[in-house]
Amino acid sequence: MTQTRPTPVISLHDAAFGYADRAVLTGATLDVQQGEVLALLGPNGSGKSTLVRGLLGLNDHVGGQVELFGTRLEDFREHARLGYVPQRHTLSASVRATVNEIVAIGRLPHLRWWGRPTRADRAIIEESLELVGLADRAEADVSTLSGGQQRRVLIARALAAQPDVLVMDEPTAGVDEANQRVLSEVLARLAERGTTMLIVTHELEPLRDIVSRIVVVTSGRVSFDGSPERFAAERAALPALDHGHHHDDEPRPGSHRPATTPAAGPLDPAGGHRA
Ligand SMILES: Nc1ncnc2c1ncn2[C@@H]1O[C@H](COP(=O)(O)OP(=O)(O)OP(=O)(O)O)[C@@H](O)[C@H]1O
Repeated sequence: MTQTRPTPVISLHDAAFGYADRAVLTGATLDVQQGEVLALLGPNGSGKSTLVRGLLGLNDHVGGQVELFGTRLEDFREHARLGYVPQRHTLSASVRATVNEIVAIGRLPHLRWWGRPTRADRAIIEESLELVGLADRAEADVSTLSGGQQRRVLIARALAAQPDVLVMDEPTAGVDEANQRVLSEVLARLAERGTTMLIVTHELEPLRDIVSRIVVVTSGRVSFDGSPERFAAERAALPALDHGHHHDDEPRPGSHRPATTPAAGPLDPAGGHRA
């Protein structure tokens, strides 16, 4: 049966990403359609960040084909269509800026050269803050916010650019449980609005109601790509998700690492995904 599918938002065919001439992630083939919410799982150092950062042009595309919105990555210029919330990033205490000012930065790609936000720009900034539940903190100095709240400011900053895809690297890592819950709600709201999301995460549990597809990267290869239900059913047969090498700033295997248990909590196929 032939079926016309819309142009994928992201299309990889045997793609490789890395640093200079060193390929870290290889042989990746996957299409992401508009509205999909992908969780990218895998052990530390397996290449998840390299994959998403490669899509954003932040490291090198070293092989295969990559297209964004039907345009070859090398020819792609509409960078504002991909919003990015980087990994382990909070706003530096040395920056004196209000929440509003930080979120307004996200609007820059859309401003004219003289750079004054219009009423419409200001409305978008306000709406972005509302979406992350920080409208009442718009005038607060960002350095007075908690790490989890700062993460939400960064999500709002990405949203202010009105991207077609939101790429987030470990949005819920290292924040306390209450903030994690709020972040999950924010992401659920975005999913409801049909925002396409690529979420690198070790924590599937907070995202279980919004993720529509799971991609596992192991040792630089895509080792699983399927629905959360299939992931739950096949998980036992998949390569271990928690035995990668660790970055220097992370606890060694075997040490207590509560906030980043890989893919914590199996998704029970009968147990209420999208309950
Ligand atoms: N800037 C860089 N230059 C060279 N190599 C890098 C760079 N950043 C990451 N790497 C290497 O690429 C490999 C994959 O790292 P990557 O950050 O993509 O893994 P990850 O799956 O996102 O891990 P984590 O879950 O720990 O964030 C690692 O071997 C890492 O050392």
